[in-house]
Amino acid sequence: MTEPVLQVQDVYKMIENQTIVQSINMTLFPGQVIALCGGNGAGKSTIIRMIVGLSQPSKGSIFVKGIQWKQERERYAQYIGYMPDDYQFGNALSAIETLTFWAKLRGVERGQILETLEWVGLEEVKNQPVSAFSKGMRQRLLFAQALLSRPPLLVLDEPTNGLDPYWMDSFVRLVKGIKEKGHAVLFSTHQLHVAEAIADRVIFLRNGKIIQEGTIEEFRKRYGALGLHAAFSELFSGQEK
Ligand SMILES: Nc1ncnc2c1ncn2[C@@H]1O[C@H](COP(=O)(O)OP(=O)(O)OP(=O)(O)O)[C@@H](O)[C@H]1O
Repeated sequence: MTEPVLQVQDVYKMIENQTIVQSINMTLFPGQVIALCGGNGAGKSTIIRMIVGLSQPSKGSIFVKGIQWKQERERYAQYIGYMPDDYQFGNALSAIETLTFWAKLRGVERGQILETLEWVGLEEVKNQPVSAFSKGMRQRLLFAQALLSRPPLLVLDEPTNGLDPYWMDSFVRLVKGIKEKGHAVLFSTHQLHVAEAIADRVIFLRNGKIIQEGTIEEFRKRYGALGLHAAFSELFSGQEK
């Protein structure tokens, strides 16, 4: 049987006596894509930060390819490509210099840097300083950074934030290609049409809890043809989004 890439088992995060997320369970297999959806403050980034090892669960366990962060930090980190929702680039560097820096840290060869720049459409501007980049271009560079080492697990925090419709479609195509190659992807989004286009499973969170989850097909059966949009309207009606 195929081993899961990611297992999140009954995870809680408490900060200063406040429960931020609770009872989170999820399993992600190679070639699978999971979307985390929910309104602002639902707990998406908190879960993501625990999965990538930037913070530790107060309770419960997280395994990436069968190991926990506290067991083998370096190997754990090598399994993950992480795109944070906010990152300040060193502005003086060009796109290619930025990726070369990360590539050295991860032992990635130059050919792969150029291929990645091409994938995210930054090939032609690779020598321009990142300070001259738009928000969407920075997002694509951040995505490129996560893809660089072709890790088995990609964890992307709001990856399409700031992308125009053209790059949103390119992102969808790229993730489909990555998935076909057997990489697993977990991403958070407010854009339900992106989740609908690429996710095998969608998890809706509210106040740090999973309130509904399933495949796109299951959401269509439960909520009708409008699927996730109808689910969102129903689950969050009267709530702050
Ligand atoms: N270090 C912290 N100390 C106190 N509260 C925190 C901390 N980190 C997160 N929170 C709170 O936990 C909740 C979940 O935050 P989180 O950033 O995970 O939500 P999110 O779903 O990613 O939201 P958004 O879609 O707005 O990015 C929020 O109410 C937030 O204020």
